Amino acid sequence: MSTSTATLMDGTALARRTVEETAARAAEITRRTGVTPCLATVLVGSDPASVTYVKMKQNRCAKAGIRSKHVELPASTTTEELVAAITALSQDPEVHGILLQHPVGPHIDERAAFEAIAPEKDVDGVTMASFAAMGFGLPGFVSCTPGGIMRLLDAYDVELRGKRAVVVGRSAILGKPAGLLLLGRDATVTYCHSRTEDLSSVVREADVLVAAVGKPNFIKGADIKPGAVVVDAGYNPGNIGDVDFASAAERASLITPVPGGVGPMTIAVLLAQTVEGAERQLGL
Ligand SMILES: Nc1nc2c(c(=O)[nH]1)N[C@@H](CN(C=O)c1ccc(C(=O)N[C@@H](CCC(=O)O)C(=O)O)cc1)CN2
Repeated sequence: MSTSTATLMDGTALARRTVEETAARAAEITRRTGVTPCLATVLVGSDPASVTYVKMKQNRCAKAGIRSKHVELPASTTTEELVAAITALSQDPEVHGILLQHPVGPHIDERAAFEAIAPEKDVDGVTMASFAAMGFGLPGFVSCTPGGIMRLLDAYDVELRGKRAVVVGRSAILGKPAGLLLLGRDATVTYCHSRTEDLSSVVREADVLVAAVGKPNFIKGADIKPGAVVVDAGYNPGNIGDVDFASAAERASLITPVPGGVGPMTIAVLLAQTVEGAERQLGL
């Protein structure tokens, strides 16, 4: 029998409030300028999960009064063709934010494609310029999932200063930036990855654990420090997180569910940053 003592960090509710605030800001932009903020979504191929995520983003945009412009390219698209399509969006004055759905096919140089996004339109926080700004603690757009994680931690008053934060995963759009944002808030950050020796012993030291490894139920409750804050950023097929929720919830003080935790915040941050980008580009 499960004896869960943890409080849930409700990403669905926080995302709803964030999207409502974003919708009010978008309406104000339209009222003052006659311009509707616009997010361009770029999808290469037809991976079912990516198709779903892009549709979710477009639906949320519609709810928030953000126009979406969709560019759909075949799986056979070359790096050069993708870079050309993104460059055109970067130069389009009607587009305020650009999202290239990750992952693209293995034959494409994804970094080159991301770098074709104009920094002022990088509302997904994926360019080197955005990453550098985040690393230096300068204003700019943050990678959306890590940005959503920070908003969740703040909404639940999680103290980060001086705490031991462990990030399991080192991807460019999730693990690495999550660690930098935690470091920027004075946490003592350790990254773990596939080559980490004795992962369990490192995870057991975490006051704040961010699981971003992409392996279903990879982290078990036995490795959670009693009272830890557990953030599950896993988005594995079937909506299964990286953390074994039932056993982890018995030891954590706060925990994000999957679904309903970090995922909804990813899109909420994307929308908020799109409106912020529109405000800046329109000189508001
Ligand atoms: N360019 C990007 N690509 C990808 C990103 C990203 O931030 N930028 N993140 C992930 C996938 N992702 C958005 O693209 C994403 C994943 C999950 C969710 C989400 O809300 N999940 C829900 C469940 C969804 C469902 O019911 O099917 C949840 O966790 O509650 C949103 C966005 C990879 N690619």
